[in-house]
Amino acid sequence: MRTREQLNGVLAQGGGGTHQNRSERDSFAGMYAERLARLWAVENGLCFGRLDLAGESPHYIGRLGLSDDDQTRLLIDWRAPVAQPFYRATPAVPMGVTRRRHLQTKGRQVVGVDDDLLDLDRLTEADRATLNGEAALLAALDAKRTGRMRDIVATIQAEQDRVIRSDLNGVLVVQGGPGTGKTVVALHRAAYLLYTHRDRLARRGVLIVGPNLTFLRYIEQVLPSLGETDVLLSTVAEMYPGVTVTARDTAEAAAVKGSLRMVDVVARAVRDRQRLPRQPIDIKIGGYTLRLDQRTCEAARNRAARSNRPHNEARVVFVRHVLGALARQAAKALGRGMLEEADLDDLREDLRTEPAVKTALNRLWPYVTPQRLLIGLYASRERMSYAGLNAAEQDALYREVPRGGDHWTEADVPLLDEAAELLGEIDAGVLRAAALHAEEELAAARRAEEADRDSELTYAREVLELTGMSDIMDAERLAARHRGDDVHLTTAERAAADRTWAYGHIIVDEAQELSAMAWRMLMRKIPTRSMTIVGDIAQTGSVAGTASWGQVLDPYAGGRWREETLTVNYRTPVELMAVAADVLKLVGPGLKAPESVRETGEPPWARRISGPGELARVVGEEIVQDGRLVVIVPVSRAAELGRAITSSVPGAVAGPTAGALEAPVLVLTVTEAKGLEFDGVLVAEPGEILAESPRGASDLYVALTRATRRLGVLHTGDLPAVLSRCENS
Ligand SMILES: Nc1ncnc2c1ncn2[C@@H]1O[C@H](COP(=O)(O)OP(=O)(O)OP(=O)(O)O)[C@@H](O)[C@H]1O
Repeated sequence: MRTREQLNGVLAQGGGGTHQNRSERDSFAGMYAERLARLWAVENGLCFGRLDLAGESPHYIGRLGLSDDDQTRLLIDWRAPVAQPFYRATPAVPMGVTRRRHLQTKGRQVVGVDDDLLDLDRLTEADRATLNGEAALLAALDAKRTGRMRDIVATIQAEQDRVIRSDLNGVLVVQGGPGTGKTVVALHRAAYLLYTHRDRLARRGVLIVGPNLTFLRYIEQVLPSLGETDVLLSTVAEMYPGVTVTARDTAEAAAVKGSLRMVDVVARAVRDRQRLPRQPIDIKIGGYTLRLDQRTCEAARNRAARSNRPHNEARVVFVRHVLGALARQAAKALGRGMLEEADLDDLREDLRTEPAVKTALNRLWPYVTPQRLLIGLYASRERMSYAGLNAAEQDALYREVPRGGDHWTEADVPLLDEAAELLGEIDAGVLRAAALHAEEELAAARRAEEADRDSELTYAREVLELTGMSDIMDAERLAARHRGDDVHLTTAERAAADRTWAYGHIIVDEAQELSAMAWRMLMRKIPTRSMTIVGDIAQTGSVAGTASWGQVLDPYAGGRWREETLTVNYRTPVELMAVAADVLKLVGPGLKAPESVRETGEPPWARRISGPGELARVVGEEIVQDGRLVVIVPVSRAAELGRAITSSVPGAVAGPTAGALEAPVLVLTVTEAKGLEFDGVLVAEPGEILAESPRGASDLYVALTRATRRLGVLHTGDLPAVLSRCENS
């Protein structure tokens, strides 16, 4: 109420006043509106706990802190240090707590109470061994899934709380099996860190990296309910401003592009654009000829290299040297050997605008955008070979110069970023001129109706894209921001548009999937190395992903990273986990499945089916009342099985489309289902999932661990032996 009044008061001041008044008013309005949004978001279950402490009045714990008009604390934010015993106190180490009470509320009414007595004198042995708020936890875990992740502030467990409140500095790795709460804990950690280190983090923002868009949609509502808005959720694919990923790499291409060898390859591809001419270049100007020989070019190139600037920014050095040499030649040709410096400068400027000189310079040291560099590299075996790629790698990467825009893949993004580092910025004036030129070409091509119109159009489009119209857009927006014109953008929005943004903290979820090149890109965005990395090396599906945290982190953090392990599975019931644990042995003999906390009494089952028609029938029968069902299918069968199911099961959706999370039945591949959970899971053709990737066993393990209740396996061929624990049905 008070916040709403404050907001209304600020808005009622109207639109007048000085510029400063206006911007102050806008920022107050923004602040109150944000607070109001937070208050609305936490309305549900606002207060969920009470701590009784020896000799003190009780503390009430809630989703955020509240005081009354006299500044008396009514509710303590769950992230505040005094709330910590709510999550950590045990009968053995009670932290001054005599009783912990979990409150279940509906709207503003208390509908249930669950007490843990921590007062040692009043406890039995059995009491001492209990979980933190067992009844409240089990009630939360039994709830039907809605398609969106919920926050767990009321039932955070002690091992999770240690991760959430771990120190901001350095790299923290959270390794844990499926369902151990890695994602939900990472989100609570983001909220905790922003609360505890507000000043440092709100300015630079927190970046959360997830595996795909469906996953980001699945988790995005958790953060506002935790009271946080300064967080940017992103996938690796979205991290190069101006580039939209629409294409998919083959496994071979993704493996090559993800490997750290590409650092060298990209560097050589840039050097390839600084080649010396094989023959001297003769430049005819007016009645005389100037000659640009290899020695001059080599000297110019060495100077540019010594400047230590990236390619596009070093071009001025190269150009200046070449123009100087040409100007001296021209002076000689004009019979004026002893020119003053100033006259030489004039001559140099004249030469700069000569078309023949421009052409020569563009050949020797062209402006190159990252996009153009990669397109040119993939389209030429000669260039790929110069850059150090062998024949098989060239086969994997080869791609003609694309005609339309649909060609960038996720694995290209870290390479574009790498190239951008080595190429540097193109002068904004040059870009603008190039874009204008490209537009003229495009218009000319449109006018021309001759036979090769198509190729001209393609060329012009290419120039448009390659000269980076999008880069110009970004350059201007960025400049505006540096001038301070863009006060309304949030930290997250500013960070998203700026490739070189350095974040205050980065959280990576499903981190096992990232390639070495993606790690390199991320590390550039976090020079302080303040990171939380959560994942499970047993679930790695990507061929460019990792099987060891040390391998990923040692190059960037030396030995200075710490690891916490989560050991309890809150999602998958014991019955289903037994099957998954058999598959885990195939992934790696030393790997250990997490301990499940629930039993459902429903055994997993397997059924032989005749084909897609029967699969669709079974899916129809398995629909969970008010719950959600997923059918996990092999990639190679996704289209066919998706069609069979959506055409006969009402409400079924195939693929990770925008509305997918609301659908009662969803058909997904393992990659698409990663990180998500459902009440019921049907795995179709497990044998094919096992066989279709070198990481097939990990994929099947991921598929089997998505369910909170029911699991069925449907197969046309033989059931893989590893699933023999499933009951025939
Ligand atoms: N302390 C808790 N209280 C209530 N629910 C919890 C708790 N911890 C985890 N959960 C629930 O358990 C489920 C699994 O959590 P989460 O998705 O974060 O696991 P994960 O480790 O990321 O799994 P995966 O590796 O399979 O993606 C979620 O529904 C989450 O809300």
